[in-house]
Amino acid sequence: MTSHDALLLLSFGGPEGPEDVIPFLENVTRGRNIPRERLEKVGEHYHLFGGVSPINRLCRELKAAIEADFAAHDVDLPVYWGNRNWTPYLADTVRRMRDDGIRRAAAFVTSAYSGYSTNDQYLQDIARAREEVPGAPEIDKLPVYGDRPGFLDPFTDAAGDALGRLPDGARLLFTAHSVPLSQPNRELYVAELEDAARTVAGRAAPGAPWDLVYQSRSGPPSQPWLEPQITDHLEKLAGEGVRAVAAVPIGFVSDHMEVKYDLDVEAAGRAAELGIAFVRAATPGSDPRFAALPRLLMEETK
Ligand SMILES: CC1=C(CCC(=O)O)c2cc3nc(cc4[nH]c(cc5[nH]c(cc1n2)c(C)c5CCC(=O)O)c(CCC(=O)O)c4C)C(CCC(=O)O)=C3C
Ligand SMILES: [Fe+2]
Repeated sequence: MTSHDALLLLSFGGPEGPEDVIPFLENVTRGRNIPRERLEKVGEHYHLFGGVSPINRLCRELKAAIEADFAAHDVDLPVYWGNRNWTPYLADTVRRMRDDGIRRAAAFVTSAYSGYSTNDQYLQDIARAREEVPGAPEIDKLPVYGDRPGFLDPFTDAAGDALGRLPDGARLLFTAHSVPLSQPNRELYVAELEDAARTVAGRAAPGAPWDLVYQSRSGPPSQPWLEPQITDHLEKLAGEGVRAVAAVPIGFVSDHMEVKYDLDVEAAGRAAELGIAFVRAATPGSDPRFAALPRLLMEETK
């Protein structure tokens, strides 16, 4: 069915306790132009949650869901998990794969789109980890999947569910991580986000207005990033008389810190101040339809 002998789940990583927060942030921002104040602020977001990011638990759950999908479809391949910024570090996982005799793995990344942060940087992570490990297996990153039913169907259900909890006429706001305008392949990232949002909006609320907005900006103020920011956009909508918003985190695959803080605390808090009813739609997480994607993509890329 596939020429691959393993699946590698590749993710971002996150801290698992208060003492991890600063070293994690140093890993993420090494060599990047992030102001010190921004780092301190983001550290506080993690400390609000006991210094624990949900992302590693979510990866363990997704890995278990992928294993269940493999088992249900007679796919007898091991599933490994490695991160860019925290344990289990990708290079350690690649070393373990080599020691287990893996020759050629497919990599499923917890990021759905093209673009530097969402695709190219993960390719660099793979190349770097393989350089560190003599005799490393080949690793083929599976294609981006922001246009696939396994990703979009759970969001469509979630958007419908969120709208169902709000009064009629609520605005659908699709939200994604902002990136610097100068970032390579930013146009591809935006075009794929727009397509995904249009598809979900057309199914969950045919004919209704929707917007694509951005969150979690972190560079210096002098550097232009994708806009509008969700909080600014909520203000504009309030001025136009919009009283209810369903926020769909179309740029993310699970409820990690960008969702739990930047949306559920920050954007929800701003909406409350503005008198806007705010419901945040669920992410795919370990939905079985999403967990089937690695198998379906592997079947296509033999
Ligand atoms: C497009 C994109 C995604 C989506 C694709 C994907 O999922 O990969 C994403 C995901 C994530 N970003 C995450 C965390 C952070 N990102 C940062 C910084 C940055 N992100 C950027 C972009 C993205 N980021 C960029 C352009 C920067 C500036 C520095 C740089 O160019 O690298 C910083 C530094 C502090 C700050 O500035 O916020 C942190 C802590 C976590 C973990 C959350 C958790 O712990 O639960 C996740 C899933
Ligand atoms: Fe990020």
